[in-house]
Amino acid sequence: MKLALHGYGATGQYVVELAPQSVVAIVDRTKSSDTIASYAELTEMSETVDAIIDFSHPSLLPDLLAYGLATKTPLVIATTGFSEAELASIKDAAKEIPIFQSYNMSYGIAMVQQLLKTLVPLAGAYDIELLEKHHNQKVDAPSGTAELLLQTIQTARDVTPVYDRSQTRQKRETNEIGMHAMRGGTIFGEHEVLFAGVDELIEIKHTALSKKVFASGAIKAAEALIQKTAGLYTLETLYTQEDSHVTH
Ligand SMILES: NC(=O)C1=CN([C@@H]2O[C@H](COP(=O)(O)OP(=O)(O)OC[C@H]3O[C@@H](n4cnc5c(N)ncnc54)[C@H](OP(=O)(O)O)[C@@H]3O)[C@@H](O)[C@H]2O)C=CC1
Ligand SMILES: O=C(O)C1=N[C@H](C(=O)O)C[C@H](O)C1
Repeated sequence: MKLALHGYGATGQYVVELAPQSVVAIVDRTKSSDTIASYAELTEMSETVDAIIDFSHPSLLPDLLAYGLATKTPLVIATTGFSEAELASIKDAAKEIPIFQSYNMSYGIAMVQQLLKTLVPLAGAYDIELLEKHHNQKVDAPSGTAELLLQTIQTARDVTPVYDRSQTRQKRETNEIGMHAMRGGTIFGEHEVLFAGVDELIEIKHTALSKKVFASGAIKAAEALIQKTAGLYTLETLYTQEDSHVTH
């Protein structure tokens, strides 16, 4: 498999580290000896790629989609913080090419989603809160994964997210869900869903122990995606049950 990497930052670098033979081109705005500066340069290279892995920035989405559509290249989009309009443009593009878009590349998060689908309908009497922690370089809050888990919870219960309680002078509503973001140090990514009941707590927590889990998840996703026809794939739809070993 021949890959292009878009975004040679803190996470993208691990894609190269884990799959040095597969990555044949790196597109990044900071041009170094390892990288090319634009998709125009990628087009000029004789190299064709089987898929592009994107760990960059939402502002670069138009370039990524334009290249993918023009060359019919499958896209693994890991970048977070997209607007509704940007997500709609990904959905549109997926009518023509295979796209895997997930705010978390770790299969562990797919397992958490399955747990939530079972637990939330059983937990009508519990207050739900969502807490995420990330490193001090992260630019978006709450994290994409927190939004993803919120959506999963909302498939089973009509909860309204509350992003800021700083000026609040009233009790929480039964069906609100507090979205809490903590930033500091080098935390790779923690997501916790708290079910608070009377005299008891249930905590479901996923902790990334390295950025490699995201990079390897993206590489595995590319391997699966290049077998697919056009469409928008998620952690829950890309893999079959038998494929779940892919993260090990
Ligand atoms: N889905 C998932 O599992 C994961 C998603 N992510 C997401 O991937 C993205 C990248 O994360 P991470 O590697 O930690 O971030 P970094 O900031 O370390 O890397 C971002 C890369 O994109 C480049 N870039 C190009 N244009 C811009 C721009 N306008 N603003 C900012 N960066 C730009 C940066 O270049 P330069 O070096 O010149 O700034 C850098 O190479 C984020 O959206 C993050 O949330 C991260 C981990 C896991
Ligand atoms: O920026 C990060 O680092 C991460 N971003 C993703 C997110 O916003 O959820 C995934 C992971 O938690 C790491």
